[in-house]
Amino acid sequence: MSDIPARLAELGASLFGRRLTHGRTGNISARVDGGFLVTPTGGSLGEISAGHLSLVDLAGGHLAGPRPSKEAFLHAALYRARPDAGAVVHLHSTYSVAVSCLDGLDPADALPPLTAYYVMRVGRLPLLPYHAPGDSALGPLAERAARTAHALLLANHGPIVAGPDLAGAADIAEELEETARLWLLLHDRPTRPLTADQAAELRIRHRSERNTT
Ligand SMILES: O=C(CO)COP(=O)(O)O
Ligand SMILES: [Zn+2]
Repeated sequence: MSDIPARLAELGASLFGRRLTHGRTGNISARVDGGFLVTPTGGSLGEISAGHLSLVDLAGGHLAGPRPSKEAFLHAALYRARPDAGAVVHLHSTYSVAVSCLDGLDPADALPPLTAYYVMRVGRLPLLPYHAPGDSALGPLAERAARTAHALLLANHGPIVAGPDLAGAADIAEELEETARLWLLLHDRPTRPLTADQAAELRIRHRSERNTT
């Protein structure tokens, strides 16, 4: 628990070092007593300082530390919607952002179930309509969508995902990024995603695996 700030800084450096976000984009948070610790606004995920994080409550109120990420209200919405979520990751990962800019996506589920790992890690991916970064009007939409999906795609912006802990949330964001990349690689070829039955079987298998570990 007490090493959460260090893990948050380590994860930011890892994601940034692998170009899963760039410049001063993206934000990460982890649930703690009284709310969550989140990266401050305007910084690089490659240079998070464990001693320089913002504490925010579940209503999105700033409690302590530097000015929080402008997306702290979105992190709060995901924690409220998902009481089991221990961490939230928002990235501007290139291929996921590319998909978020495509026309004609299904807003209920933006990517097809291409692989078993995509179904097990990401599942359904609602697409939320475009809002400017930091626009709190997105909060209620994100909170509603996050009740039934732990990964959301913000149109013309990027993914935000909730996971059991920092490593789990990163795992989901990485699986989403690789699947977005596959989807774009395959765009001009006839593609056979998993069938509804195959996807359903994986969900059952994955749920029972989680319950026994
Ligand atoms: O990705 C970002 C906005 O969507 C980065 O904003 P912050 O620096 O405020 O976290
Ligand atoms: Zn962003």
